[in-house]
Amino acid sequence: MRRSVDEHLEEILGRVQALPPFEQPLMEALGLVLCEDIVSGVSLPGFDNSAMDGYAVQATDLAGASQDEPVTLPVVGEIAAGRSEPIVVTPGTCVRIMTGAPMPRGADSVVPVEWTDGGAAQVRIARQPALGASVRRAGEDLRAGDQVLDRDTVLGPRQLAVLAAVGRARVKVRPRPRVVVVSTGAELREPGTRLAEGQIYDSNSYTLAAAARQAGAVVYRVGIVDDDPKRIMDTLSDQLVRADLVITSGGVSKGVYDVVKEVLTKLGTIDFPEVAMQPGKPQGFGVMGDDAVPIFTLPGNPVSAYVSFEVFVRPALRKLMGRMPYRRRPVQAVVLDGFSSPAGKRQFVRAAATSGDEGWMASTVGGHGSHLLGGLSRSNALIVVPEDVTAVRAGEQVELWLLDEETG
Ligand SMILES: Nc1nc2c(c(=O)[nH]1)N[C@H]1C(S)=C(S)[C@@H](COP(=O)(O)OP(=O)(O)OC[C@H]3O[C@@H](n4cnc5c(N)ncnc54)[C@H](O)[C@@H]3O)O[C@H]1N2
Ligand code: MOO
Repeated sequence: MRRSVDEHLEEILGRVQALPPFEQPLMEALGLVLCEDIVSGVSLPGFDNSAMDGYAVQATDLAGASQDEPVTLPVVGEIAAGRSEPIVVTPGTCVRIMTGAPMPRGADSVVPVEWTDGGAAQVRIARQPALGASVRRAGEDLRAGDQVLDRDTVLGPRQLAVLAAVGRARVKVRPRPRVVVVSTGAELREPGTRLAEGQIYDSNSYTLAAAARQAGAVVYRVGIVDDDPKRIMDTLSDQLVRADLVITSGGVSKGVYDVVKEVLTKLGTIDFPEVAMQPGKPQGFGVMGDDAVPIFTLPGNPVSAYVSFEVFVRPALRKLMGRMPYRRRPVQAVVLDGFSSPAGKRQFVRAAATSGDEGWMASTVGGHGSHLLGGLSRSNALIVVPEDVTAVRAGEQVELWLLDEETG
């Protein structure tokens, strides 16, 4: 089966559904999509309070006060933030007050301490405040019954601020998808161990686990399973209970030991198309188990696995989390070096991109080989070359995906 990139992605997004909403404590909700409108149960501020450290007064008592003719008032009490004192400011008196403290009855304005001699028993005030000066009114920020956040908002620090301020401890959000990452291949060993002849370290499970976590998932990096069909099936079956999505790498091309494709084809719920792209031609996608958990079987070549994640898995994760847009938004860039591109395939070229006065510029890094991790590690972008383009010349405009951008 052959498919275009767009056909394969459409198939994937058609089968992946957003996760059901779940109530989470505020800090767990950071970066997640809100699934309810938030109506405030309280007003903010909740009570009239002082915007300054100073003295709560009746403004008319200070008519004409100046440096040359200051007015002296007796200080009849003190109110700190968090306190509620039954003090009343009667005409001709004042109360020492701190920022955030409730306004005492009778007072209509606050004089900042800088306008005074800072007295404790009595205070000399050298300026007249405008009526209502330095008083923050109850409800001037928002009122009980106001809708403060709309559903589908992505919760960041500023949104958590208002949720906490109105007293919400938990909110309904789309949860982080739980993603299981498995590497297959008899040649693979865990970094930090000794390699025998012909063996290599497993890098894909780190790449894919890290990329999934960066996309917002909770990741279980299961690590390496060799090319034994039963062990692959057993591992996947065991892992399904804790997975909203499974990613494997390796074993999906045409080798004698490419058993992932072989064992999973038998389930009948997973397709193994050849997708018209480079890198990343051999793909697998479908569902597994009673809960129809989506599974991606990505090609083993390290760059192919990473690019496949970017092209197919990341949009699926975003759909699970209800985060629009699902696909990366490309930016336009000028390419600084030319290269060729295979006819009929969409090519994803590793690039180092910088932005300057003239917009984005990109240079290719490393070669095209799907095993070249050195170049991948120095890249921060992919140039996306359409299927019908066979050559890109230096100075041309290209579409660029910025890989370190949070959204889009
Ligand atoms: N006769 C053909 N051979 C190949 C074809 C083809 O069409 N006909 N396609 C090539 C392409 S394109 C790709 S991509 C790869 C995909 O291969 P598999 O998915 O079967 O992956 P493996 O054979 O298991 O491994 C390929 C390569 O990647 C290395 N690898 C695998 N897993 C890891 C890992 N976790 N960490 C680091 N490196 C890994 C592995 O050692 C191999 O070198 O097939 C081509 N062949
Ligand atoms: O499709 Mo493979 O991913 O070109 O190396």
